[in-house]
Amino acid sequence: MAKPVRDLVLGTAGHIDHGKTALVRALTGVDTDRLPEEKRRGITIDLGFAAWQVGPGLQASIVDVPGHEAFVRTMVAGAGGVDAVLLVVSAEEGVMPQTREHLLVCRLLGITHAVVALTKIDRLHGDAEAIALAEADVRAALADLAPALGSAAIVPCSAHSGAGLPELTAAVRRVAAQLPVRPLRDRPILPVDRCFVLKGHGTVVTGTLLSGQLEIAADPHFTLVPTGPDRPVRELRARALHVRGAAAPRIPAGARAAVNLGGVAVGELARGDVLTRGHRVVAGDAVHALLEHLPHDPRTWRSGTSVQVCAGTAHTTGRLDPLGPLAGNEDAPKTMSLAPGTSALVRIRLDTPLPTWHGQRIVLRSHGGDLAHGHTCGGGVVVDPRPRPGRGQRSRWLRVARALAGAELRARLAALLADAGALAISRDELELRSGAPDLDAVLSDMVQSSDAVRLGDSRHVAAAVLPELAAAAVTVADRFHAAHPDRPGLSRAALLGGLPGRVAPDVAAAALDHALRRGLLELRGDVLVRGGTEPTPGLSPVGHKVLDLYVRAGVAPPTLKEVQAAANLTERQALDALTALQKAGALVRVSADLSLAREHHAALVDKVRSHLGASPQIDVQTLKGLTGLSRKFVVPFLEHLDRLGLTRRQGEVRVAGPKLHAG
Ligand SMILES: Nc1nc2c(ncn2[C@@H]2O[C@H](COP(=O)(O)OP(=O)(O)OP(=O)(O)O)[C@@H](O)[C@H]2O)c(=O)[nH]1
Repeated sequence: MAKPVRDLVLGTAGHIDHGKTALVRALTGVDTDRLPEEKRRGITIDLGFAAWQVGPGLQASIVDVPGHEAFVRTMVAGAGGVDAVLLVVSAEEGVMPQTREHLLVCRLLGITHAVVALTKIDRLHGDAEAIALAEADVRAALADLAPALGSAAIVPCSAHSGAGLPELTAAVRRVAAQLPVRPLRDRPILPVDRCFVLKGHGTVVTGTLLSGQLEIAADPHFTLVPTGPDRPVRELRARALHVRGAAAPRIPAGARAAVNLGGVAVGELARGDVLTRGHRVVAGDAVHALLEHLPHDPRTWRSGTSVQVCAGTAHTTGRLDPLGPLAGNEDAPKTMSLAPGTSALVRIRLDTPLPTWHGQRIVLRSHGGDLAHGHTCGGGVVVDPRPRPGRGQRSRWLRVARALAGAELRARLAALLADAGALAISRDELELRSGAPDLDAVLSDMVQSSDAVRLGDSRHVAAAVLPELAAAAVTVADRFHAAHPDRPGLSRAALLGGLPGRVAPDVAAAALDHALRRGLLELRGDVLVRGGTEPTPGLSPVGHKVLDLYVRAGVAPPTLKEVQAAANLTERQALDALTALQKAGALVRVSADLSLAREHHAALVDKVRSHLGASPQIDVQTLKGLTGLSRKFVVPFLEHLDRLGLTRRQGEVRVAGPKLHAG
């Protein structure tokens, strides 16, 4: 059996005229400067492509990028998605401005593998000292500008004499052996870098497949997410796939792919569009990203700072709005500035829609209104490709962006569910904003553990929303009974119409069901009435109000001071109200500082019970993850369970107590 061929996408980088195109020609025999203007001016303007058989079992696709400063955007389009970079530096000139800028772009794109070709050594006529000096210059620039590439091999060579080319090839092979495997299970994401008509075939688009795999045997349909204004998302049918110039049934992530599309004219497509499947990519007008503001940039970023945004193979202009630091719990400040050398979560309002996705690397350039002449000033990773629209939501945006920047999928989903609140959220939206197409198992687990409730149509709502809305529905019913003692009850429409805020119809229905099942409301004939199983009979209005606070707060109950403030009580009155609620059984006292509404307490006990049913023990960390209880409450809660006989302490962990499975 033939050995599988490994694909490597290699992007060139380097200052203008340092010899990128000549080196690619020397290595591959391909002249990547194919445009007449490129030939005439002797410079690279657009991306060039060349296949290179590096040796047995290793095939590289080289993306040759322009070195001229006016084409850095094109460089970003070429470098996004490459496995490794071939940095070309003239030994004669050493590190120059675009060498530096390209290194910064590599850093922002998260490129971690490189080989440096210290080329044109024939011009130095064997001057070893000069070569060593140039090498030291490159090494210093790598360490300063792109530390992840700090230990890259630097190979002296010449495209003209051929000296050093075998060593360069060997260095590329070593890099190829170290590359991580691309995620095949993700959706396919193919940012288009060329569209053209191939005689006899029709429309073809090409690009570097960033993730997933392309296959058309089972399903030839793809979604085209467009760049630019007034262009709709389209479903397109692929006729054939090509890789390395030959038809292929399947193309894995990391390869340079060509897709032959049916039913679409080349004029309807553009560089920057993205071919994908599922719900991974969206063309939005705002994204939230974790951005690094490069230390070398002279400006401070403020709300309204204008930048050029290069993302995938597309670019547009946009305005920054720094939201707050990644770490921490505090709210977003009203305005925030971001000094060079710092990082933060930033909202970017895009002037025209750009295909973006969770985890996408972006590069920002500053421009004084002149898009060709700017400089790379920062970049980072998209964490939320479709933040909730609206105004005055900075703290909310920040909270969600912080969670979405985290590695744990469950926490990302929980944040999105909480953010959606009573509007609930679809599975597809969860996939898009969490960046996880394979979220279904985790989502099911959240439903199982009563953190989320599944509605119809693959929509989900945070479980905490339902008791809150049920409590609000009870208030609506109470008010109705007080105002209309003569009427038997109120209609479903009247009750749902009285719920506060915006509530999706399926969530309202689920909340009503929640209230009915708990006896908080009853259906008598065709009207709804306040339930006969009054959960806490004889409560004073103040008692109701305080209980309401605890019901709404879930597992993060208010402090005594917060109870006082919210219900306008003295400390004595608040303590009396709590004692009355505990006596009535509506609140369960866990410790001096912690009481929980009865239903939340019961839900927590249920979780512990089902956990200890499936595994022999539970510790502080597990309980915290399982319940969402804050650190300060976890230990008192466990001690409370010990007292109830539901758990028993054994060193650092708890095991089932004598009463755990009793009731
Ligand atoms: N002596 C010598 N000249 C070289 C070598 N490599 C490239 N050159 C010359 O340097 C000039 C620029 O080379 P290119 O390959 O076009 O440079 P480039 O980096 O691709 O330029 P852009 O793509 O426009 O940024 C040409 O005149 C080449 O012939 C080399 O190894 N030795």
